Amino acid sequence: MGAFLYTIDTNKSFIPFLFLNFVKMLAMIKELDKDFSSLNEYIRQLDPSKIFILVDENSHNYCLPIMLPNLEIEVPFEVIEIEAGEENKTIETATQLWEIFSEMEADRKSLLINLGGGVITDLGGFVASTYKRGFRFVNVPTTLLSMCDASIGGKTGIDHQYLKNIIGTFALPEAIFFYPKFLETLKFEELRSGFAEMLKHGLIADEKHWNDLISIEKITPEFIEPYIQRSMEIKNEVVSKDFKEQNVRKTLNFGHTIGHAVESLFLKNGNLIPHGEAVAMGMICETHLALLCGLIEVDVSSVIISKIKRLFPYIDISEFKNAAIMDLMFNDKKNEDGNINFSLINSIGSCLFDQKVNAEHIILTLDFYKNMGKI
Ligand SMILES: NC(=O)c1ccc[n+]([C@@H]2O[C@H](COP(=O)([O-])OP(=O)(O)OC[C@H]3O[C@@H](n4cnc5c(N)ncnc54)[C@H](O)[C@@H]3O)[C@@H](O)[C@H]2O)c1
Ligand SMILES: O=C(O)C(=O)C[C@@H](O)[C@H](O)[C@H](O)COP(=O)(O)O
Ligand SMILES: [Zn+2]
Repeated sequence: MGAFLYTIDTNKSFIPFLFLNFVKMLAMIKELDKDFSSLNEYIRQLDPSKIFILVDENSHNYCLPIMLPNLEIEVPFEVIEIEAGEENKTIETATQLWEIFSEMEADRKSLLINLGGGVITDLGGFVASTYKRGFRFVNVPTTLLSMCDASIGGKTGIDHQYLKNIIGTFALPEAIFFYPKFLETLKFEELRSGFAEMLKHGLIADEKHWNDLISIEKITPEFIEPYIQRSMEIKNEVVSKDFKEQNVRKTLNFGHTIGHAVESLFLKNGNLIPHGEAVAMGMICETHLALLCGLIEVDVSSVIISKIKRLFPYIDISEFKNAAIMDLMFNDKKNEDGNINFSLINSIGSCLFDQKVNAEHIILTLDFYKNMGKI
């Protein structure tokens, strides 16, 4: 696998978006040198007073030793490590980080480098965007999921009372640096989790991308790498049109209305599942829901469901009552006026948002998924 480093310079490229020129923004995705010289150059331009590098135990072990020897930092820097895992994307960890910033005298000219998966980029973005009302941060994603999805688009946040990302900000990183070589140490389950978000990108926006992805021989960094950039582009394009999720950005949440509810229940009972597995399960359910709503034909839903089923493990949700799953859906951030708003595909490569669905169809969908486990 080649060692490429890509960057999306969101800060510079975001201004054109305000004038709806997202094509220009896409041109900012470029291939960089493997010696991290572009990151060094970027940091020099930002001229920070102090640098913090946020890692979890795994990005510390596997990724920091690759990045650190290449960094040419002339200002004081601190590495801050947190425990790995979604259960640490909490207000308690955020508080500890704010306290560390305070002890280390972080100021508005400081820079946080988030080196890790989606937990690190979500949490790091959140603490940086709130401390002293915000200082700058750069994302260096180290999982497939964070490369293709979490590091892009400026949604930051933490979970609270087991509700996913319920507290957070919209805050763009100064830049995002992609280094696919980091994927070589990732566990298969984590790679597959990121693959779910890539499939989502195909389903909502690009039939060819979906077809390419479902045709790969196996889920390995080598086979996935050619398609990473397309997923990054889709995410970037959608966010460019609707940063604050007033309309089309809601399509990026396909699979998440049910997926997040189920992920929350597992978070609560301490039996965590990877985010992408919850999204894969959510996409099966929400595809079935689209069928029940008459948005897609049965042949389309069957193809999608069978492909996702083949690639992802079945999530046993039999212990969760439908009412408990639905209750959690009422916390979904896409909801308005007490209604659950779904994002539902109306063909492969196209997605509608703000879809109101009758409660009976949601129950039928959850039963459909529960029954799948009995076959
Ligand atoms: N902000 C967004 O737009 C957005 C989008 C999608 C998902 N998310 C969030 O992202 C999170 C999921 O992200 P994730 O799947 O990256 O989870 P994660 O950050 O927990 O990483 C998964 C596991 O991989 C380990 N890891 C990270 N890099 C590694 C490497 N190079 N080699 C070996 N191990 C490594 C981590 O320590 C962790 O154990 C969820 O909290 C989800 O809600 C946010
Ligand atoms: O960027 C977005 O917008 C997304 O919906 C991407 C999702 O994959 C991601 O899981 C996101 O964090 C979900 O956002 P939320 O607002 O439902 O918490
Ligand atoms: Zn997601």
